[in-house]
Amino acid sequence: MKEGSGEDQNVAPSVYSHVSRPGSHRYKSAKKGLPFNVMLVGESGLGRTTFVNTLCERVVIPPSPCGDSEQAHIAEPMQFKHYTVDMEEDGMKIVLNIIDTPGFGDGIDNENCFTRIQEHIEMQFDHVLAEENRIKRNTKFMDSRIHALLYFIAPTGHSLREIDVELMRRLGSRINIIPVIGRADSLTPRELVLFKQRVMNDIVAFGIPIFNFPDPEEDEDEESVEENAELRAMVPFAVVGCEEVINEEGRPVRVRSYPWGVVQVDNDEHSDFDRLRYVLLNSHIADLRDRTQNGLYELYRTEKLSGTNVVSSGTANVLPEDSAAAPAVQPPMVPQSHPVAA
Ligand SMILES: Nc1nc2c(ncn2[C@@H]2O[C@H](COP(=O)(O)OP(=O)(O)OP(=O)(O)O)[C@@H](O)[C@H]2O)c(=O)[nH]1
Repeated sequence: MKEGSGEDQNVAPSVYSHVSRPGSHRYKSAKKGLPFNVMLVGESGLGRTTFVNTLCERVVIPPSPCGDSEQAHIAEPMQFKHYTVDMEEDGMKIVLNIIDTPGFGDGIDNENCFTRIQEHIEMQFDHVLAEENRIKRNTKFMDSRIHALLYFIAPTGHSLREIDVELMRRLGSRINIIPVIGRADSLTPRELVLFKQRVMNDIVAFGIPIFNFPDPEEDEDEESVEENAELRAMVPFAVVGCEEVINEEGRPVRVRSYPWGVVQVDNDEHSDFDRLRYVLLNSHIADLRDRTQNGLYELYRTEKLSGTNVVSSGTANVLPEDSAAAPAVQPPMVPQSHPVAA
């Protein structure tokens, strides 16, 4: 399903045309564009829509219309909305497939949302599994496995809520979860530091297997090791999104304006947005894809073929390099399959 596409829209010059960081992706040869599938989950009002539009530098998801106030108490069921955007990052084409989940967490009992998201993620694995088992391969097969889930945490300043813990704990062995604090400018810098610590304490205490920027393989350079350590210290990413662009010394700068000043979305001192954008579209796109294919999918495949389902039994496996600190259950030895070309 292709709900929206940014392909034909007028695009202003990218605010990233000047940005260059060390390290880059490994897929420069992908001519048609490297598919990268990202799911966004979080309650309404945490800035998912604005985040996507900021990330893509265009209106991909139109803002939700103001509903009938008399019907406002009726929670709409969660939906899966798909958007496809052609991006170019550091000379490389990326076909960014976004799966948004408006309506998540709006009810009192969100069990149905958890189950549906899990089923949606596993369904994409099932498609690949079925394709691998075909005698004659479909050359046009589209791999729809989801490479990352951005989970939006409310900027409460307190700690994780039950809904956050439950969702991330259930899905961490199926998808690369990257926790983000939405509307992070609602907190002062000091509050943000403390909130990040509390969130990470909860992640450790509840054994939540998030994507934790694991140390790279031995042959990787020191720079990557340092970069990953820096990123680990940054999780959860504090993001700020905006639609306003001002001109500063001839350069477009994206800001949220307040009577007391501006928050610059792409300024590392104001928000982690730019680091997260770079992680997703550049430095870690390969890692997220590789781990989905060779770690998470292989684990699912093993479970499926051996008839075990550790997620629903509540003792989810996590991959060894995961877990902020979870006392990880070691995964079974994973037989190598014949992955479908991504
Ligand atoms: N302060 C602040 N407000 C934000 C930020 N991002 C979005 N907003 C505002 O928060 C409101 C909700 O933003 P959305 O992006 O629509 O949030 P959503 O999570 O997509 O919510 P739904 O559209 O209801 O599903 C809007 O008024 C945005 O302008 C942010 O980073 N900081």
